Amino acid sequence: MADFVVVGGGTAGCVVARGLLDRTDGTVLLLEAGDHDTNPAIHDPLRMHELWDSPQDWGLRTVPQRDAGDRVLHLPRGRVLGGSHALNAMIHVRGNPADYDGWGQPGWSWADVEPLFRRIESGPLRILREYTADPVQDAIVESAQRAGIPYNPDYNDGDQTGVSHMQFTIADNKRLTTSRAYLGPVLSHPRLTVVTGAHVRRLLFSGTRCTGVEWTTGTTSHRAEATEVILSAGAIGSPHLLLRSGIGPAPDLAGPVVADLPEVGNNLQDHWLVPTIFTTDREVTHTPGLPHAQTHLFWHSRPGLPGPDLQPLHFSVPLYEPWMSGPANGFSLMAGLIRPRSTGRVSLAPDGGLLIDPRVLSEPSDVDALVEAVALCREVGHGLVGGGAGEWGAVERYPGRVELRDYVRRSVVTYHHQAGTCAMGTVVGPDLRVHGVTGLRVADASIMPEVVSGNTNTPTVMIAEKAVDLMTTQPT
Ligand SMILES: Cc1cc2nc3c(=O)[nH]c(=O)nc-3n(C[C@H](O)[C@H](O)[C@H](O)COP(=O)(O)OP(=O)(O)OC[C@H]3O[C@@H](n4cnc5c(N)ncnc54)[C@H](O)[C@@H]3O)c2cc1C
Repeated sequence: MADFVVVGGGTAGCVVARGLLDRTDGTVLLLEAGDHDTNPAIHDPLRMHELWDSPQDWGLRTVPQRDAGDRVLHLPRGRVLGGSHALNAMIHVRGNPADYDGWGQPGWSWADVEPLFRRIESGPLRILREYTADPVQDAIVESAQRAGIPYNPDYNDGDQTGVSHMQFTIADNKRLTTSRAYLGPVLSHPRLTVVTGAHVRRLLFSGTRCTGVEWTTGTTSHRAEATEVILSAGAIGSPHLLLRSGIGPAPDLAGPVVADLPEVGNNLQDHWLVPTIFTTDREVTHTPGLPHAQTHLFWHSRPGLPGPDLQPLHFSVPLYEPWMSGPANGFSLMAGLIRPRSTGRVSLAPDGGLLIDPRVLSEPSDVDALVEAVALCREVGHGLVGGGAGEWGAVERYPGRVELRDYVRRSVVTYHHQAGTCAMGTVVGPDLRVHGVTGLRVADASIMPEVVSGNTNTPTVMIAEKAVDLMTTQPT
């Protein structure tokens, strides 16, 4: 019997486990389906592309996307201690203050959560702000400024708008995951048990009280009882486990209904990218210890929006989709949409597996915004074609002369920011307790009622920090 069972050792789970050790007297059992983070490609920021479809990636696929050329999209998700933080691009973004105010949840306004971001940044998760970027990145920043976009030295200070050098969760040229930063120092703590290779299959209930979990390692089945279970299996994994355990829309559940919660798995939100790709005459060189994306800009697709809805990000490599081809030397300006209107759903397949349907671009306004984002990226990229910075000798390879709405649908890919499937308000309360049951909370990206405007890792760390605050001030 453990006091706390944490399901999933990803971005959030490692923070929750550490916080419970530091701030309670309880025992903590952390169950992670993946292994320890021993793959060297995890730690070298330049090698993140090697991790997709590796053993550390769940390798999730969507159902065919009707509004994106019927394509099946790859959704990489970390299956390793550190979770998706072990696979991600390490970009540190707090989100827009209006995001948190817009959630409308007591205790989660910007004024409430801003101190947590400061706690994170001055605590285990050191932030890399000062570095020498790849030369092509500085040329892109200059070109954006010539296009009328102001330089913003700190997009995390409340005003996101402008072009910026990114801030990173990198320390000593190595990726700094929550596993390294929070969990690593306490791995041999006498009150902590970490089990890797532990695939949690379902939650156990006595009536509506969650009493523990069942998991498998290989073909062996195990159970553990707990006073409180914390689900941190991510925006796909957490709703999947709830659905498998009798919590969700009653008509869709295979077994006994524990709680009829129609919104479990609904409200799947993500951000979206469309590549614009330039090749260059001049060799693009890479700074060791940094990822290929080092600068980005927050901007508006049209006037009158309350905050930026676009976040193009700039890679010092051409990121060709499988159907594209071209030389290896160049750069990509990935047109990013961060206020999408399309929402989708995670649901149970008949065999208990997963159906992931983000319904990308099902709202035409998302296509409109991405067309604007592509136009902006082309304008910035063309600044490296001729004139002042012309020594780059840039050539636009994609999209080239094609119909842009069609190109957007053919080439859109995930920006990896799935959220919203166990949303605060409909599935969990502001205390993160699952409605209709006791002894069970969710703490990960799935609880965002609306995905934040920007990258989701640090906001997920904030959610985990807040979860620990809630568990220590309002215990079960
Ligand atoms: C390729 C990529 C690039 C990204 N780039 C950035 C970026 O640069 N900056 C940024 O801010 N965000 C980025 N993100 C998004 C960010 O990493 C995620 O939003 C964040 O990691 C989500 O944290 P989480 O705790 O909700 O889920 P995760 O970190 O995914 O953790 C879930 C954990 O639960 C485990 N798990 C799931 N199901 C089970 C089960 N049944 N049993 C046991 N364990 C289970 C998983 O293996 C995993 O370890 C990126 C994501 C990806 C994939």
